[in-house]
Amino acid sequence: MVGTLVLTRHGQSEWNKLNLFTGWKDPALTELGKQEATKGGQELVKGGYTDFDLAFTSDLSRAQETLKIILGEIKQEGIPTKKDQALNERDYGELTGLNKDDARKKWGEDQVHIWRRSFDVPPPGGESLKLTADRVLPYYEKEIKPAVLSGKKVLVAAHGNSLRAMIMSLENLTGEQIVNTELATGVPIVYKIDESGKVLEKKILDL
Ligand SMILES: O=C(O)[C@H](O)COP(=O)(O)O
Repeated sequence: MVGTLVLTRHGQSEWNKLNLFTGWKDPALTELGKQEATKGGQELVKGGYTDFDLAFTSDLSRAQETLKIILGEIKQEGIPTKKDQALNERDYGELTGLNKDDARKKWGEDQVHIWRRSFDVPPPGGESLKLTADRVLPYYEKEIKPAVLSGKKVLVAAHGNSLRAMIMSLENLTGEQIVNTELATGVPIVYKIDESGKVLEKKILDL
């Protein structure tokens, strides 16, 4: 049995466009974000990935909207979909709502980079990637992975850091290896996985 897991980061949000730390805030997609999601859906159609069994998304509208647009493109609006906070973006704590350049001016380039891209240093009052993984991975192990290992085709629309946590587990990467992996908005990443959890194939559908 070979299962399929497709991971997609949401399209550009209003706060991505304004260069603000977003975390658990809930801005909508921009027009560009909607186009990115549409393009992601079209890439899935081109690749023949139009028969998913179920879908997962976070509790935040940018991911939900992205999923809805993709499902519309692949004509699968009706499939069972689970929404859960566990798949939310990392909580950016006190940085939430601040402009990323202003934050660099206030705390310095190096400190802001540590908060954004170290594995286990949380921003003040927020979550590190490690803390994010600590709540994403139990959900992934319980809800998503068993479906994939049983041969199902599963689509996930979520966030840069919640997806990083899953990729870390899928590809057996260390925290240090995953932190600098950038995920493009709206670009589907396709994994073929056997029943033991081994990744047989990985494809990034970015043209
Ligand atoms: O929450 C945010 O601000 C972004 O979506 C992800 O931020 P990052 O690029 O700092 O990880």
